[in-house]
Amino acid sequence: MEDKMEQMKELVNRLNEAGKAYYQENREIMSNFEYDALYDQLLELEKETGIVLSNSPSIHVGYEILSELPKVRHEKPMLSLDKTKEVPTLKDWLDSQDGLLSWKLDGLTIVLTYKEGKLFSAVTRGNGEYGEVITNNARVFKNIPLNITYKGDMVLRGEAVIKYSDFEKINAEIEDVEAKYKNPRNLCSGSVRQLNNEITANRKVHFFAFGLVSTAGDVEFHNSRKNQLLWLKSLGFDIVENKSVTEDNLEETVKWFAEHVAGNDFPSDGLVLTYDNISYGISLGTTAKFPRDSIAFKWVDEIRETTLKEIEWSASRTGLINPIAVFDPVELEGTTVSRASIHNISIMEALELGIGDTIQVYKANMIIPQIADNLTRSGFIDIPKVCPVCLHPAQVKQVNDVKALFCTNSECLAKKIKSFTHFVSRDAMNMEGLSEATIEKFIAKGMIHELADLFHLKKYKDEIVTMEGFGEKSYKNLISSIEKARSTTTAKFLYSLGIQNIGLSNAKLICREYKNQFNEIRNAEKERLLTIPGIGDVIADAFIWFFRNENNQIIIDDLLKEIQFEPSEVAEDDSVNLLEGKTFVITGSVEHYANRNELKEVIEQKGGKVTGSVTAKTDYLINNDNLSNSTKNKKAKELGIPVITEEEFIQMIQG
Ligand SMILES: NC(=O)c1ccc[n+]([C@@H]2O[C@H](COP(=O)([O-])OP(=O)(O)OC[C@H]3O[C@@H](n4cnc5c(N)ncnc54)[C@H](O)[C@@H]3O)[C@@H](O)[C@H]2O)c1
Ligand SMILES: [Zn+2]
Repeated sequence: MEDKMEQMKELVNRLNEAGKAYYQENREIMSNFEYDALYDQLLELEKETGIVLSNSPSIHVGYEILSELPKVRHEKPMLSLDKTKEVPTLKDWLDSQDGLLSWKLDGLTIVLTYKEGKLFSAVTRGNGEYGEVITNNARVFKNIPLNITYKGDMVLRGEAVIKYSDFEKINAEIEDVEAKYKNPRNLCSGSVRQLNNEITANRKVHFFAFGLVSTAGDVEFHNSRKNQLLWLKSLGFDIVENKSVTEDNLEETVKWFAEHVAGNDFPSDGLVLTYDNISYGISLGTTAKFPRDSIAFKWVDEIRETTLKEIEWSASRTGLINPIAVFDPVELEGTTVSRASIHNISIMEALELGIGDTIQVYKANMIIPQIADNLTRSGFIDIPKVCPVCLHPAQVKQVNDVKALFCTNSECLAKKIKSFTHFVSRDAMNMEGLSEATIEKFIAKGMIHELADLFHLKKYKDEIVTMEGFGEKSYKNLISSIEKARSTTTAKFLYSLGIQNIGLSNAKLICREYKNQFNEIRNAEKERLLTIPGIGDVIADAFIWFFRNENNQIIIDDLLKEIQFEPSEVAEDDSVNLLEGKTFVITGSVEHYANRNELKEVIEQKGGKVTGSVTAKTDYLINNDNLSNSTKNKKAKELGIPVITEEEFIQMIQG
């Protein structure tokens, strides 16, 4: 008995530690697979002993919430769901009732309240009693109606989720190993539970309603959950995909879902069965943790044993090199699988992997191949001493809890190709006609070494037009899109540099804080960076480190010679009266502004004055042609008034 108490205490501690990481920090310190196995062990012990420790996760929902978001108490407690993996249990549970079977979506549960036809609040489940208010974030979900035709008070529940396809793209942008998310659920939770709704907006969060909690009582649902969902749909909500079931067709309907899970772009970790009869369901009441009107069905993970053949090391743009397990092919959930990401070296070490080991593999949520366990644990993987791409030394670095491998060579080809590809991508400098393959060829032929070289590809015209897949026309298109890219915004430029964790939305936030003054941005100080929502210690340090790096400084200086920031953006910065008391005269044609008038407006917006002729009171003459012999130029020379080009003027106002 004492033994069992000790075991229970240990299990509770381990599960709570994992729950804390999972619910509070959107992190996983163990796989769901391991968590569920330990949880089942705990349930078993609780049943045997008849004792439930007061802090047992079996009687608590979620975890105590500790975030900067405001909290509110739920009108009705938000519970978890009892689970089974057995279809017969599901059938017994349904008995002769009509049921509704739907995907159990794997994201973040949200309660929405509407008042007078408008979205009034959005709150997370939290610890079931208190949730976090995330109304502003919900407003930028992809598919939530902000206004509905129903005007009474209404409360509904649903799941916020991120598609697998979006997850891949978004996670790829997050370069910091520690900040990377293992699955769409954690990414979704991290995207919704934070203070900055611009981040939420970029993370493409979708909401699917799965239950109506209350209305003003003036809508007739004929006591049916299905009717409630259809009504929500008619108001403009996307509802979770569901099917009506009875005990007769339950088994085949479960099968239908099982066959369709792989084609589902939205992550789900099972199914939910609910009684269609509303009053019957409510009459059953709840346990401390579960409502009795619904039950979750979890897939029995198909687990296969196989042999680990090798570890492949896959490099990425920031030099991070990740281990991938390659094993003898096995059939899993209907497809052949032979590779699974191990995420980082810490996980590899925890599994004590060695070549030839017998490992168990499964597909998390029936989709993502994972290693469940290593049965033989020989633990002798050589971590490469050199980068698999450039053969320069590779180095293991520890960031808090996570150990990962990095290439130390900033010239690493993989890094280079990726940094070019990123630089030219649509949200960055938007240069068309430069696929990854083309970039690789240009690098291999020595045409481009650093980013600024892209602006000098004209030099290689003869070579390029004869390259495979290129002709006169595509060459011309390429050059014209490169020329167009010379005019850009500060945020796009900052984003294009490929700094760790600086996606477009972070870049915009930083530019806003620094009023688009690139010179200030590159000399940013940590304290001020930390005042920007979404910028924490890790990001700020990486940011500052990036700009201190001498090599990066050269790259940036070279780029700044090639590009200009859009004048409109410069004009937007109305905070500083930078040109107060200064008088300008403009002559000759302008290139960066649409016309002289636009340039005049910018000067005036910044507190300066523009006059028509050069006098002793003139501070600057703006003229792109230094050798011009116009009367204005002559006069300026006579009076010793500086003649500056448009470019120099732009530099002046950009600080
Ligand atoms: N890896 C870890 O360290 C770790 C830690 C803690 C929890 N977990 C995972 O979380 C699970 C337990 O989490 P839980 O209790 O928060 O939630 P749960 O997995 O038991 O799911 C219940 C929730 O699903 C939601 N839901 C989704 N689709 C629904 C639908 N169609 N109809 C009704 N409800 C729907 C509801 O909001 C409900 O509260 C564990 O089984 C484990 O997999 C993992
Ligand atoms: Zn390398």
